[in-house]
Amino acid sequence: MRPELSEYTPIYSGKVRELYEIDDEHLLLVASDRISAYDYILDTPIPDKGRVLTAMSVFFFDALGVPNHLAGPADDPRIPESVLGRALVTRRLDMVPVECVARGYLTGSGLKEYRANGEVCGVPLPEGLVDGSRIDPPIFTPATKAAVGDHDENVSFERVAEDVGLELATRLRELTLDVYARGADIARERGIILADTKFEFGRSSDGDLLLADEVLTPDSSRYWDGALYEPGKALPSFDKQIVRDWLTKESGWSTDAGTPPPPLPADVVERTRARYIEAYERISGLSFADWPGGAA
Ligand SMILES: CCOC(=O)Cn1cc(-c2ncnc(N)c2C#N)cn1
Repeated sequence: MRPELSEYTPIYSGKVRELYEIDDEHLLLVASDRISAYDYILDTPIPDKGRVLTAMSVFFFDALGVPNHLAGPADDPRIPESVLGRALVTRRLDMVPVECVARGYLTGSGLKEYRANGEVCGVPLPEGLVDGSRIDPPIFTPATKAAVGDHDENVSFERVAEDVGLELATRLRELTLDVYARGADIARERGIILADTKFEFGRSSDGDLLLADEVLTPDSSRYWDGALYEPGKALPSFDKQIVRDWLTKESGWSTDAGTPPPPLPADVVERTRARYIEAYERISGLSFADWPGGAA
């Protein structure tokens, strides 16, 4: 008999995920079906998005073999039926307050910084790069975690070293770049580009530095279709472009409307759901039908 979610104490609520306390040593990390676009949480959920992204994290935690915060399997008996498949039991860690970002391609806030001063987070880059240019080797571009709804602030490695000490900052950079490179290689072999990603790390009670949070999901990374990649062309998001295109080209809404986006039509929801499942099945080589939870 599984416990009810109401038996656990909620301790953190993000845009699309929640964190609950199971006991002194364990948390429940829950991924919702909510989707964000243009800094709005949309009214319409994407069925199974939470389960697909949880399955992706578990695949990468297993594939990368990096010490991490998972404390049980996807069907752990401590997971309530109502969130089965989109929740994971994790060890409670002392989180390192750094958003550990790795970039293998130049876009987003990194591109904006580069265009302003030829570098990203204090890392100088070659001249002549454009939106979507490969950054080889990938770079560590950390950020400080913003309040829910705000954008994280990009900071330099030196600032991270001031905040957490040079030894830990160096380990965070090494781990971030190593895990990103290996995860991006796995995805690229299957035709998906992980342009950049954000990791979070925490310390266990016995002092080990563990990979935490979600790992290499479309919510923590930019997923691009490798078949469409060419530098200099604004690269569509593998998972969110269908929603973005409908909102800005068909719905009558616009990003400067000053109003929240309208609800999504059923076909946009279903096509987006299919994109998440396609990304998971291509990267993992597994069938999403075998993942726990879902329609009873
Ligand atoms: C709602 C999802 O959580 C976050 O966005 C960031 N966050 C993570 C923690 C955390 N805290 C202790 N131990 C952990 N294992 C974790 C994890 N993961 C807190 N906030």
